[in-house]
Amino acid sequence: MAMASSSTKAVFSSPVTPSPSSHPSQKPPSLLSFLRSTATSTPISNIKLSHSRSTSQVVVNSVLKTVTSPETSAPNYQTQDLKYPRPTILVSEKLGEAGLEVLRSFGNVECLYGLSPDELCSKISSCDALIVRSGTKVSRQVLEASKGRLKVVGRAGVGIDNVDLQAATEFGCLVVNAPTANTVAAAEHGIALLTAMARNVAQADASMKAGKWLRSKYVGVSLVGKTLAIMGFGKVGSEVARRAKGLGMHVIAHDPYAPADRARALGVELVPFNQAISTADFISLHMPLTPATSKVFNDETFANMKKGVRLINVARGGVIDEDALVRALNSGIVAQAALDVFTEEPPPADSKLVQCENVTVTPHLGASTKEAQEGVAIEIAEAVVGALKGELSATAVNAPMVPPEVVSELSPYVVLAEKLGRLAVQLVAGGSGIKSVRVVYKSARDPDDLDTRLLRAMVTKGIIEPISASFVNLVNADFTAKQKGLRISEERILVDSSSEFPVDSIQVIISDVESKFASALSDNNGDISIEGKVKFGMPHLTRVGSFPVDVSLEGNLILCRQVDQPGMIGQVGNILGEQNVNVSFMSVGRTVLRTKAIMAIGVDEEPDKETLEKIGKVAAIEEFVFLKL
Ligand SMILES: NC(=O)C1=CN([C@@H]2O[C@H](COP(=O)(O)OP(=O)(O)OC[C@H]3O[C@@H](n4cnc5c(N)ncnc54)[C@H](O)[C@@H]3O)[C@@H](O)[C@H]2O)C=CC1
Ligand SMILES: O=C(O)C(=O)COP(=O)(O)O
Repeated sequence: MAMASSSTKAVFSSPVTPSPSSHPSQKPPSLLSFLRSTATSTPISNIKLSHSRSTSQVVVNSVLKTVTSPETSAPNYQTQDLKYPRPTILVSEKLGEAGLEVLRSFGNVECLYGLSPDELCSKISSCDALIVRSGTKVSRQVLEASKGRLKVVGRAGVGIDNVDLQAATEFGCLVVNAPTANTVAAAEHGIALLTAMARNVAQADASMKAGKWLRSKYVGVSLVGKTLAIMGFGKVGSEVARRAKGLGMHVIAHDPYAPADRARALGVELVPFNQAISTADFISLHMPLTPATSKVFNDETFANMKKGVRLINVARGGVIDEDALVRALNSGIVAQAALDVFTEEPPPADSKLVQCENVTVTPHLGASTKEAQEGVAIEIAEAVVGALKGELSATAVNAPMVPPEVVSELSPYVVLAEKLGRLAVQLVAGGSGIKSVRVVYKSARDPDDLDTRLLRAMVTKGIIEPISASFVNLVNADFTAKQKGLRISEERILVDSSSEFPVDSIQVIISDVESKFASALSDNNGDISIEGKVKFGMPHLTRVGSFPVDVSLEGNLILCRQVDQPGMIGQVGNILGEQNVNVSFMSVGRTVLRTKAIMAIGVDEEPDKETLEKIGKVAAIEEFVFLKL
């Protein structure tokens, strides 16, 4: 077969001609479609999404399975199992009614409060989402026990220290929280504890109820003019600062990550840790519990505090070494403490800390106002429903928060990225031993205007899923790659084309492997290299090794390298036709006229072994490979 130029030429047209208007404004695949398992056999979640090519719409279906039907453009999910027509959402702690209403409008809601860890583990495999507050431990065991069905954990509040984020990420389970609705409640509780402690309100109340009248015992301290150190100048810390300023306190703060201008705007000075704790009369804790903040208040740090300091904790009990606090209270370094949170909740009945006369305690009530609980319930219910529907979550804790407009414009490229990954890995001889993958994006966009995390995740998914039992999604892509010793690096090449589209082309390069299709190796260094573009909203393969091709990535693909001579298309087309294998697309690319060419043939059906052998026996065909998309 000879062609007029060295460029590629589509010689068979696709049975469905994509409309130019479909590019690039297809309805975006949802976040869940990026999050979703696409393992080919086991349905993971009962709500998944399909993309109908005819309407280019995201459709919420029940359990779906990846198939490679030519009827739809990828990602291509069809209803697999209608066993779970609505998702099951387990609510394991008390949640406001308004939030429950939102959940009930979308799924089957089961409110089971006070489950033991074992009960939770046995229940969880029938749940798609779990909503918790601070009292439920979402441990690795819980995630394991879900057997892949649990897709979203919603934390109805801020602190996610009760959720094993690492395990959730490994299992590809999205974690969302409700970070704003209880801020004011927590700040108000902090102020309530501060003022109550300073004036011995709780102790005086208890003594009166015991029939005493102890006016001189409960002389308090004034707040005005005193220095308050806010440890953790985030949402709650800032609100406490604002209120404390209103009480006439001098407020300083320590927070390694807080922007100085936010502090300045509130008239708060940001200071180093030691300065904060050594100069403050009152210290109020508002940092999250993390490995870095665990027991950060200990014997050593108490020793650096001003003698007679007063401590308020509405953050997390674990940031304090509670035994050290008891010692500091006994020695008088800490004059008083007011605590809403404890390392163990509820604390043991014989807790020395709780029993201390100069300690005021509340049972984790920071978020417990009617208003906050209503707000948190709605905030988390909407986040969970949104995640189950596949919408982007603005409060995702363990996945990149990608703005909807970015998802929208990247959607066809996301499909392309996964297909290229799938193709590239199938070109590796033996399909394994891959250590290093480079993804090269050609784009006219400034690097700051192109968020490639979704694309990288989908290339990773495309590479890993065909060769392992893992399922990969946006949550666990980087983790899974790392775990498999696969290094995915990215490169950007600025091209002089229209910046209207985010990406001009995506190239996937697998280094240091043998290929079962030698022509896929690039000329210069022998790496497997394929490149694709989005054309009219559809993913196209545009280069294999050093051969330009142009084939729509749908169905299955046969790549042949042959002597570039007339009649090749007819011969192969006939062989396929005899077996009733429908060709959807064909393209020939060559490097040197009448020498070597690559023929890329898109086929709707999977040809049987004999048909493929017949193709291999065509005299001019030097090598060929059959690839599933
Ligand atoms: N008692 C209760 O019922 C409630 C407790 N909380 C807890 O309060 C804490 C803060 O909540 P938000 O202000 O909403 O969170 P946030 O994320 O807005 O603020 C936390 C701040 O702590 C800072 N931080 C992180 N590491 C730090 C360190 N080593 N030293 C100092 N600062 C550090 C962060 O930079 C951030 O600015 C969380 O632990 C949360 O769980 C929140 C609401 C209710
Ligand atoms: O939002 C938080 O971090 C809280 O600590 C509130 O906890 P809760 O939801 O009341 O168990």
